[in-house]
Amino acid sequence: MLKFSKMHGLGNDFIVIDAIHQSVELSKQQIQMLADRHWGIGCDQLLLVQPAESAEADFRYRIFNADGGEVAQCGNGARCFARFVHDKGLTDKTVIAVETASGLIYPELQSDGQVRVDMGPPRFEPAAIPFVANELSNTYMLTLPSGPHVEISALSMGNPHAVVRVENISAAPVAEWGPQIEAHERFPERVNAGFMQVVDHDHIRLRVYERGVGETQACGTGACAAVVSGIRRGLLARDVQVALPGGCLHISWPDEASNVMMTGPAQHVFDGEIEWPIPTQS
Ligand SMILES: N[C@H](CCC[C@H](N)C(=O)O)C(=O)O
Repeated sequence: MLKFSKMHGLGNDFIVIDAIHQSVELSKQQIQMLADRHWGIGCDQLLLVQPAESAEADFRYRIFNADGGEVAQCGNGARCFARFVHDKGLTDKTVIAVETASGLIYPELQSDGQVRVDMGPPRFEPAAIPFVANELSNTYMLTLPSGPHVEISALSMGNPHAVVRVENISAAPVAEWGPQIEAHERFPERVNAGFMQVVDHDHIRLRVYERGVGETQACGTGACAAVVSGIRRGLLARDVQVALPGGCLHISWPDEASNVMMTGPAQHVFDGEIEWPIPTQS
């Protein structure tokens, strides 16, 4: 049997597995099955808790999208990761050094139950995103297969993000444009597509069509990317409330040389066991 916890950050939901005390080898198909909301447990992402590989970290954090693809960063997941390792007694620290494929992050469990995460610096160089562009710019024009020419910001928060500004988030073409942006040929590793409405200089509304998942209730790295892109476009202050379908995150980017700070909730839903290895569909 395989033990797991079901958790979420503002409705962006996760299967969290202690791979320190359990031997867990997951194929892409098995991850797809576990993530499936009919054949398995159901989640947006599956998170593995592993021993750290470097002396400066407490744990290693691996992230898999529902399509089975491994990715390098997940903001909502980082908050749930910290809540999990603390509440399961794997650490008594409240500031935890976590290795990810895109570098170290530092979730902090706060006394009010919120979790604050230093998400590291944004990256803008096209090659670091990766994004195909002739020059570095705050915005780019993207031609979608269905015809529209869309203005985007492109950046990395350890994972790739494209951010589109819209006037009305409720009417944003997330279902129509999201998949086209996600799979656009100029993003060789695909991309998370954010749709941002600027409500005020310190308040945005955001919906994200996530790479490897589809539209989610919330996206932590997407919130970081949207705020950073809004600041660089001269639209936002340095501390911003981000209203997502699942609730609100606080994002802060003190200056161009700083890391991005994200604060929000992390919710445990239930613990479970599943037959293992999971029978794969024949
Ligand atoms: N779909 C993302 C990974 C999860 C990001 C999101 N759940 C977050 O909270 O940051 C990607 O493929 O890069």
